[in-house]
Amino acid sequence: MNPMLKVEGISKTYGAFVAVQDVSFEVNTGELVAIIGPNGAGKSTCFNMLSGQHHPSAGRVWLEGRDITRAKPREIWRMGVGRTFQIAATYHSMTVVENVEMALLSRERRLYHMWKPASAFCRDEALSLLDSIGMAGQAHRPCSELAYGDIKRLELAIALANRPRLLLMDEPAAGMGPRERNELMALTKRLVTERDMAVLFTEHSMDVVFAYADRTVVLARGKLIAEGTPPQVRANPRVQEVYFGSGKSFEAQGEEVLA
Ligand SMILES: Nc1ncnc2c1ncn2[C@@H]1O[C@H](COP(=O)(O)OP(=O)(O)OP(=O)(O)O)[C@@H](O)[C@H]1O
Repeated sequence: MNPMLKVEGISKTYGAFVAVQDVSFEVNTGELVAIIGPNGAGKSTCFNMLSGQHHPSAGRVWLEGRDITRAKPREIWRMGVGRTFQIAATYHSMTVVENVEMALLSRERRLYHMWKPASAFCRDEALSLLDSIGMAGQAHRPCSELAYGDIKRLELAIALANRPRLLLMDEPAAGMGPRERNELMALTKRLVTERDMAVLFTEHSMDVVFAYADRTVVLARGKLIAEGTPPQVRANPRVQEVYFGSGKSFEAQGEEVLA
């Protein structure tokens, strides 16, 4: 069976500068995989190559056996790759349920290439999606009133509306307190199993990585230097060197920070 995502020797050069060099890894259905590395390691550049914002200078990217290396962002989205960003993008003047309805409509247009009458059609599904992330009780509140953790949960629901096979999450826990980020990551882990999908996320918080990632890919200066379960990666001398070399702590417990 094909892996959900297969990254095969991708590189990205900007002029003479090599931002990512010959990186290969795979992500399988049901997995939550973290990409970590110090600042400038190439995490965002990798993400941008997976979602079509940038094309690799070399190498290939496969989604369930289909070559998406040169596909445009919208084509990749249509094929089932969703993405959430560090800065949540919701419509503040609309209610929670209306935000999800917008996302569902966008998916319907993708499927049927035609306009379908809006709200009534999507409301039930929107409410059911909100229920699955524990936000049904807030459905009719304007987004402007939500706490930050709830906005991030809503953003997850919006990304799920397209029924992604693979969800790319850019520092999902950034800016959150310990309780909120644990809730968000536990929810994400549950959704990966329930919806038979996969998540690839970048993260600076080692607490989050150790608690929730099934596997971790470590980049440093554009190269993949280690891959494995969080304990394997943590014990890896090259990883230790990169983090201690940067003068940052590398602790499994307490208030972390890797880069
Ligand atoms: N468009 C660009 N042109 C030139 N250099 C770039 C461009 N985009 C990224 N880079 C360089 O590529 C390297 C990798 O950057 P990238 O943003 O992928 O790292 P990162 O691991 O995501 O870092 P951070 O944790 O700080 O977000 C950096 O040295 C960056 O300056």
